[in-house]
Amino acid sequence: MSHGWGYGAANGPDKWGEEFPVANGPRQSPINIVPKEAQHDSSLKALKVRYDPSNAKGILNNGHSFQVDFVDDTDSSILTGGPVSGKYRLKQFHFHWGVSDDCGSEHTVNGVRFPCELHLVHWNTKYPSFGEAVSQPDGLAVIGVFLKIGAANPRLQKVLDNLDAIKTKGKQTTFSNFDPKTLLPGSLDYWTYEGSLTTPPLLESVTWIVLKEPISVSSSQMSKFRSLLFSAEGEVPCNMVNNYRPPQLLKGRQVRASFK
Ligand SMILES: CC[C@H](C)CCC(=O)Nc1ccc(S(N)(=O)=O)cc1
Ligand SMILES: [Zn+2]
Repeated sequence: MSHGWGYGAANGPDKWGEEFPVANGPRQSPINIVPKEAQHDSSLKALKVRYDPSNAKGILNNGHSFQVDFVDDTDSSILTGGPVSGKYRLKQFHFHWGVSDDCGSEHTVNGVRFPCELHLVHWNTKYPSFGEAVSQPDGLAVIGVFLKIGAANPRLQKVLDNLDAIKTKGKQTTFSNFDPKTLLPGSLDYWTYEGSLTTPPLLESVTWIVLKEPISVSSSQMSKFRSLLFSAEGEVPCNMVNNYRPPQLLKGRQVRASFK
């Protein structure tokens, strides 16, 4: 049985190119963001997100991270404006984190790693479905939000309270009435660049929108993330930590800033 991709020495990011050659493509993610080299683009619009809390459907341990899935059969939870044209529907959000507070984020800023990074995954409604959009160059828009150690985050806690029910790979539970907008920082200033999924199949279909302002998370809340397992029930337990891909080569891409 193929050992499947993961984050270990045998199946981690350095090995993904063997099964997914696009891993060495021209627009891979994440990247290191160097604010001084990001060009302010005054034509960039303000980011507009409108989420309907009733669209939250469930929370799942998918063996790589955990994700909160949304009903995406109408335009009730959408991203517009920012660097994108048209409407992008929210499909799911998930996180990446480290084994300790000094690592975990996928994007870095001047080489600085944050303990965690939130991804809100949206797909372009010019395509009939997420599955169709995911392979198109303008198919997806992902909002990345850094988490920085500080005060406990009560809005994040609403999500973390559900992790005991999805400890092992494949477990899921219902999760309703949650507005992901409550996880966004006060400022929606962002950097944007053309990139990819940061896990296999690493498809180069993502317009990345990385917010400059982090949200807070406490160290004990970070321990909650690390209580999850990559492994399924009955398997040798393997802690879900370090589920992040390191920064990839920019290969001539421009990073634009929505702010001065
Ligand atoms: C059609 C199936 C699809 C290829 C696989 C399911 C999927 O959604 N993958 C995914 C989503 C987001 C990211 S990230 N970390 O935000 O770049 C990485 C991987
Ligand atoms: Zn992600």
